[in-house]
Amino acid sequence: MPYPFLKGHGTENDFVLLPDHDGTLHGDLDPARVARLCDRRAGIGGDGVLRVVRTAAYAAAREHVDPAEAEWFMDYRNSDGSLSEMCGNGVRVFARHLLEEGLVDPGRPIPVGTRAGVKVIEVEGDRITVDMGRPGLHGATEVAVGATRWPAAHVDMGNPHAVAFLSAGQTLAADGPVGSLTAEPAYDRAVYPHGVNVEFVERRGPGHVAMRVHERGSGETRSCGTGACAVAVAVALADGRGPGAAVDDGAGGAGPATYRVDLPGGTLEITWTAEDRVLMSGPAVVVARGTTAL
Ligand SMILES: N[C@@H](CCC[C@H](N)C(=O)O)C(=O)O
Repeated sequence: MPYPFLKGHGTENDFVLLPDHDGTLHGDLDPARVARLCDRRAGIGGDGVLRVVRTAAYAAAREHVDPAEAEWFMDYRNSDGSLSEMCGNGVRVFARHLLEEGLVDPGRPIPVGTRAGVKVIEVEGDRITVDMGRPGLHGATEVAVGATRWPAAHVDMGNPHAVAFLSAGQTLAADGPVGSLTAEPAYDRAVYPHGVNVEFVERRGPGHVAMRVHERGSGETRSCGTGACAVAVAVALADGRGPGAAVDDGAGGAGPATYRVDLPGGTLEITWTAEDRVLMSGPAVVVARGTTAL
């Protein structure tokens, strides 16, 4: 039976949205169905699916979020059908959708439930800012593409990340050591038993980096919000910045560390605040709607 869908993206990280407010329509949202929806030739196409469901109506959501704190829950799936705790670009698209459909009060912060807890979102015109919460800092690890290995920082943004810094002279170009990223980079499976999102970072200047990402469950995408946050945190640590560092903000205290992060699909601005919270700002749009029987 045909049911409604929408299509949206945040810096070209694209998603199929499935409105299922009372949790009745998509009880059987199994991995094969998600993969069919995300198929770019035989389906609608997307890096993932965002099911739009009331927290109160979805038992699995209530394991993570109190319905009194967030009316709406982002039930996120990667394009291979696997679950993830969090999606930074997805949650901006989700908020844009809630606003456009009149499902939340305009002009007020929007709380959205996720498997990584409640994220609070503020919308100002084209710009959507998400309080992504505190990063988890888990030390050093290593990743590899073919025979090239890099030390990497293990950062958790609700979901797992390995942030690898390119060496001087290396670039993100597909003919460089990172290559086409069609295959999953090698990583330490003891460190990441549930898989990992791997980011490669090139410095562009003070407060400015570029990255590419291979996402767990979706392959290389044109942007990853949680990945950009993990990158900014890892770069800030490498720069001796961040909430623990004695960075002079001009007022004699530790100031926020703000980074411009360029991705193949656009630019995100990430701030790690003195209060140890990561704020992500960037655009998000809904571009199509229709019905599907997939
Ligand atoms: N693209 C997302 C992250 C989606 C989830 C990720 N692939 C995972 O499995 O953790 C983002 O914008 O954060």
